[in-house]
Amino acid sequence: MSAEIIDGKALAATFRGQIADEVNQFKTQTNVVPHLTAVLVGDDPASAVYVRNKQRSCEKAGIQSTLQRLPAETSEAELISIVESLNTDSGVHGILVQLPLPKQINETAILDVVNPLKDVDAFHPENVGLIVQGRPRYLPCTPYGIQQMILSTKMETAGKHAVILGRSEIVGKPMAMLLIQRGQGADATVTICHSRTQNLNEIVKTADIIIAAIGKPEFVTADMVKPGAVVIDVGINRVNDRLVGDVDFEGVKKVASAITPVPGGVGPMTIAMLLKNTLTAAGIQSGCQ
Ligand SMILES: Nc1nc2c(c(=O)[nH]1)N[C@@H](CN(C=O)c1ccc(C(=O)N[C@@H](CCC(=O)O)C(=O)O)cc1)CN2
Ligand SMILES: [Mg+2]
Repeated sequence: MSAEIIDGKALAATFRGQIADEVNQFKTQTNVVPHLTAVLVGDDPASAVYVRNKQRSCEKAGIQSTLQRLPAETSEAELISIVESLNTDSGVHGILVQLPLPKQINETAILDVVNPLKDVDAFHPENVGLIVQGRPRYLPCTPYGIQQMILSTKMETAGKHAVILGRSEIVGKPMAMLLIQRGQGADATVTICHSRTQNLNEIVKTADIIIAAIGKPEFVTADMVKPGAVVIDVGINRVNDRLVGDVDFEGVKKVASAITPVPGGVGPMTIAMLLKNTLTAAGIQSGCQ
């Protein structure tokens, strides 16, 4: 058996096209141009690439995008003050603070300050709470994109066992919340595994859906995967100048029914979902939702 390769690049292009049409319609109806401001602190080259791709995708979809680039030495107080001024700028609908932030800045302190209505990453505790309660304002971009990828496989998720590797605030925890909600692409039974989990391999082996987000290159191997499982790889690891995920793609694709590649899997979907959230944010702030 060789798994279906879930082409995140192609799926993201389809979503971006749909969102561009919705943006066009929104502009005609409201005369409002959705506007995202990204805040990038420091010189992390990967972050710079991601932010550039976000900006390009916005522009192609008809969303205005602005970048606030700040030096690596920026203090927490300075960053808070910049976020606060974006909060009150009525011309800005979405605020995105690119993570990770430099060491001297407490990420939580910054994310807590973002106006929840403009929080297109869905990292603010108010938005996290709404997700937990099953009445989301915004869905976090990576888990949202992953859910769309699972839906694209047409696999029935209801009652299936989804095992998430990693308990991060960006992927692991919100992913679990999305998969246990009622509805399409959800209704799953979810286990989160992490660095202290015992018998991790045995647990993963029982999964119908595996979501690997632990940042360990090629950690999930074929012997850990139940035949026919859907395998989603969130990892982006650079090993000897090669980009690999958290899944041993070549081995696992022989066992899984569907698998995402790295690159070209989850990453492009993360960006597509950001566009969706920015349009939603413009709608909310223009009184259209
Ligand atoms: N404020 C945020 N910070 C971070 C997020 C986020 O959603 N919001 N997620 C990640 C980084 N990220 C988006 O910001 C992101 C990572 C990777 C990709 C992507 O398309 N990756 C390519 C590979 C690119 C490469 O060569 O590195 C792929 O997988 O095909 C998009 C977005 C942490 N920070
Ligand atoms: Mg973790």
